[in-house]
Amino acid sequence: MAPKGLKWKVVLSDESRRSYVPSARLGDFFKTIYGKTAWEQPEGPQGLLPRKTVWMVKSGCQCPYRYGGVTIKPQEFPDWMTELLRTYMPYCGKSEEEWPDSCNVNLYEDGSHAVGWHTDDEALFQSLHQDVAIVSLSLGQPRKFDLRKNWPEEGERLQERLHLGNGALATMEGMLQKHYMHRIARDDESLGPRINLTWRWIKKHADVKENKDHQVLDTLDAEGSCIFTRTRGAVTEKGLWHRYVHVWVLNLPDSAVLMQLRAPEKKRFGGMWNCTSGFVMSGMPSLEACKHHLDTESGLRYEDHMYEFVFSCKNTSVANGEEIKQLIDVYVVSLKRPPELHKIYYDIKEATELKYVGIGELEQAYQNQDPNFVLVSTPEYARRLFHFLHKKIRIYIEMLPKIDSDEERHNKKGQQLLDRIGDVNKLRRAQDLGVVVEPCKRIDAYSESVWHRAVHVWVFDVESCRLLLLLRSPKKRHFGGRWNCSTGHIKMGDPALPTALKSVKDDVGLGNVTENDFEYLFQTLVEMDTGGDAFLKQVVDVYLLSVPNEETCPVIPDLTSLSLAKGEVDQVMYLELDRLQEVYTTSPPPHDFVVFPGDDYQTRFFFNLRQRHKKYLEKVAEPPEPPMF
Ligand SMILES: O=C(O)CCC(=O)C(=O)O
Ligand SMILES: [Fe+2]
Repeated sequence: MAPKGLKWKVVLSDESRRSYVPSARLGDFFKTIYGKTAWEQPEGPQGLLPRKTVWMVKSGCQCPYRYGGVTIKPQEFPDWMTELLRTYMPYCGKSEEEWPDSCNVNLYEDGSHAVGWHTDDEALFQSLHQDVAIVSLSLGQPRKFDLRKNWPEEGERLQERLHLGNGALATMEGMLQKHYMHRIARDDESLGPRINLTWRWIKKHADVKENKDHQVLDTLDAEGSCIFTRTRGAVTEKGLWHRYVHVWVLNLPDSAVLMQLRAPEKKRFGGMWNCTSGFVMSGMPSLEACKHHLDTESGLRYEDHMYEFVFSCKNTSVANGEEIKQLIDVYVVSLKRPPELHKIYYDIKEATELKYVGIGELEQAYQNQDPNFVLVSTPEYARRLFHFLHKKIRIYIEMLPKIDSDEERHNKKGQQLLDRIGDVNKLRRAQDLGVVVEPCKRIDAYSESVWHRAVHVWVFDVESCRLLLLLRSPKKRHFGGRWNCSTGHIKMGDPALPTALKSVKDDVGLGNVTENDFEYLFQTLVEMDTGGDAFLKQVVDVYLLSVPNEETCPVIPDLTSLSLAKGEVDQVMYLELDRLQEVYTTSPPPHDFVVFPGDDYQTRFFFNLRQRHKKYLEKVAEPPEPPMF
C-alpha cells in the first residue's frame, strides 16, 4: 500500500501462505475440473503415462498436442475455463483479447503420478526460438516442481525446487524452455490428488486454408508446356494435366523417410500413407511449392539448397473415380539431424499420424503394391526415387566416422579377446582342430585383418519360406545400414552355439528359444572388404533357427513383437527365400544387403532351406498317424 516514491522496509513476506482466491473457491474449481473433464490416460512408448491429462484449445483451433510419442486430441475450452481465465488472467496483466488459447491440464491422482523431465518445446509454441510465457495454476495436493539447467556452467547450481501449493500461480517465461527442463517427481508418500493447468499461447497453428478450389493452376500440354490457367476445381474435375510436387524428407541416420497418414475424410487417397505433396500454383517455381507445402503441412522450413531436385515424371492415376494427370517434380530433403516426430506439427484435418518409414519398408510397399500407401504407378518413379535415396544414404554412411557403435558407448568391446586362427586351410571346425593360435583383441582383429570366429544366425519362417532380416544401424563398423542375418563374434574359448543363441536374443529379443532350437548348417570362410582399411576375415559357423516350433516358439514372431537392440539393429523384415536368393545372385549385389561370397552361401544355403520348407509342408499335409493299440 506504499504510495509511489515512498520506500517501505519489508520485514516479512510469505507468498507461500497467500492465495489469490479464497480456499473454498479453489475447492470448487478443483471439484468442477475433476468431475467435468473427460480425462485420458494415453499410452506412450514406455506404457501408460503416469498421470491423466487433457489438452484444451479455444474454439476454432484444431491443433493436437504431441509430446513424448503420444498425440492428444484437442477438446474445446469448456465453460469453466472462461471463469478460471477471468479469475487468474488479471494477475498476469492479460486482458480478455490476450488470454491464452490453449491449456494442458494434468491430474495427478496420487504420489505415484508424475511428469518426467521435459520441456514444453513443441513446435506449436515455438519456445525454442522466441520468448514465450506459460502460466501454471495448481489446485489440490501441494507437489514439488523441479527445474534443471540443460547446460550448467561450471560451479553453477544445477537444480531449483519450487513447492506448488493449492492455488499457486507460477509462470515459465523467456527462453526457459530452451535452457531448462522441468518435472513433477514421483513422491512415495501417500498424497492426495492434484490438478495442474498450464496455459499456453499457440504460435504456429494450421495454415488457414482458403477455398482450395479457387486456387489457380497451369494446365499443360503433352510436352509439359503451359497452355492455359484454370482453377484447381476445374483441373481436378476435368482431369487436366497440371504440375505437382512430391517432397521426401529423408532421415539419414535411420534410413527412413517422413510420411503422413492422410486424414480419412480427404477426397483423394484418404487413410493412406504419403510423402508431403501438393499442387504447384500458376506461375510458381516447383521449389517454392515444395517449401510452401512442407512448411504449411508440417511446419518444417529449410533453405533452398536443402531441396534436391531428383527428377520429373508424368503420371496418371485414378482416385475417387476421377482421373488425375500430373507432371510431378520430385524433391528430396536429406537430414543428418531429422526432427523428432513429436516435434513436427501437423493439422489433423489433413493428416492423422506421422512416421518415419524405413526405405526398405517403402520399397516393399512398392513391390507388393501395398494399398495402404499412395504409390506412383509409373515404374520409373520408384526406380529413380530409390536409386537416389540409396545413394544419399550410402554417401552419408561413408562419411560417418568408422567406429563400432559399441566401442563408442563403452569402449570395452574392442578390448574383448577373440581366438586368432592360424592356418585356415587346416580347419574344418575351428574348435575341433588345433588351429587356434593365440588370443587377439577384437579391435586388432579388425585393423590387422586377423582371422577370427563368428556366427551367423538365420531365423527361418519355415511355413512361408521367409527369412528374418535385420537392418544394421548405419553406425556399425561393418556393413552399417545394410540388411543381414543376426551375427556375432565368438569370444575367446567360447563355443559357437551359445554365441548364436546370445546373438539373436541380443539383436531381436527372441526370448524363449533355447540352444536345442538351433540347427548347425555349415562352416564358411568370409573374407570381405567392409569399407575400412582392412579386410574382415572370419571363420563363420552358420546356424538356422526355424520357426514355428512346437515348444519354445509356437507362432512365427510378429515383427512388432521383437525388441531391437538400440544402436545395432534399426529395422527388421521378413524376406522370401526366393527374393534373398535373387539378391545373392544379382551381380553386382545390391548395396543395401550384405551378401556373403562363396559357394557355401550361393548353393548350400538356399538348397538346404528350400528342402526344409518342402519337408515342413509335407509333414503338415500328412494325415495324423492312426492311434496305436
Ligand atoms: O504439473 C505441473 O506443475 C507441470 C505440468 C507440466 O509440466 C506440463 O503440463 O507440461
Ligand atoms: Fe511442462
